Amino acid sequence: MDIGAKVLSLRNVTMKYGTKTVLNGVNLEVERGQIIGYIGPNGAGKSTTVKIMLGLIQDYKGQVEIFGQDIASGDPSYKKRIGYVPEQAELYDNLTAMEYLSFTGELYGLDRKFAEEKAQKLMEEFELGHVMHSRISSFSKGMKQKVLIISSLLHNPDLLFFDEPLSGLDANSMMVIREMLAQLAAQGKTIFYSSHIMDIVEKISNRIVLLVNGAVIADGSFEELQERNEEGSLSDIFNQLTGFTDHASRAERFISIVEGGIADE
Ligand SMILES: Nc1ncnc2c1ncn2[C@@H]1O[C@H](COP(=O)(O)OP(=O)(O)OP(=O)(O)O)[C@@H](O)[C@H]1O
Repeated sequence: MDIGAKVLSLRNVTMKYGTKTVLNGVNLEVERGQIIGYIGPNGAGKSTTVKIMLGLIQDYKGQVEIFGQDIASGDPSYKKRIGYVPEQAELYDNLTAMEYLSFTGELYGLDRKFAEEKAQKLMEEFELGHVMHSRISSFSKGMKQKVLIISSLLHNPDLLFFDEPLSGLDANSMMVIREMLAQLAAQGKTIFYSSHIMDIVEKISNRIVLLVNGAVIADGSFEELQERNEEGSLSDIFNQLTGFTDHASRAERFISIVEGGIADE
């Protein structure tokens, strides 16, 4: 696959829950080697888009192609080339980290021994070597997050979906992951990165896609968004494009209620 080859294509994707339209005609073309910062307010439809691409939601309208294949065609083989770090993971807490990783490795078609050796090396790199045979239930949030990241990469996928992948990680581990994502992209992997931590998205992504109310309202590099919006940081641009200007008065109201201001109503 060439650098610049199309990895992902969403055409007019629409999704409704009952009468509520959650995605309203999303169009997106993603090329190999891109790191897409996929951002938007709570409830904008980011996770829904990712779940559609993973094949977890099927009753959408429009067309989704991954690696040139329409995912509605019924052939799930594209999933073997995908890695996923969900926002809220159901880790099998009663398994040890090694059991979990060899299990997920086998699900992706890896030989068990190969999966175990690779998992061991990756856990050692992440300073989890000493706990690899401990149950996940005893792990801290950051340690669990590291297990998830390893599990998403074990089968060397070409396309990665990372949903708040750094939550709970300490500053040093964050730097390792950031650098790792940059190197993976340079090797031609494509990364779809969803997060609310704007300064990391700003640094990590080479393209930013902003979803509001189920529609893409901005799409470009950080520098392009800056030029168009005359704002400084991605966080400022986000506030401006989502029309959010009243954070101070909201905070004030919140505090006055905390302090017993309800009687003023
Ligand atoms: N299974 C469901 N049934 C009904 N509504 C749903 C369902 N899943 C999601 N929604 C609604 O779809 C909308 C988009 O949700 P989604 O999880 O995609 O948002 P998001 O952009 O990922 O938000 P966040 O940043 O908070 O994670 C929300 O209004 C949510 O309530």
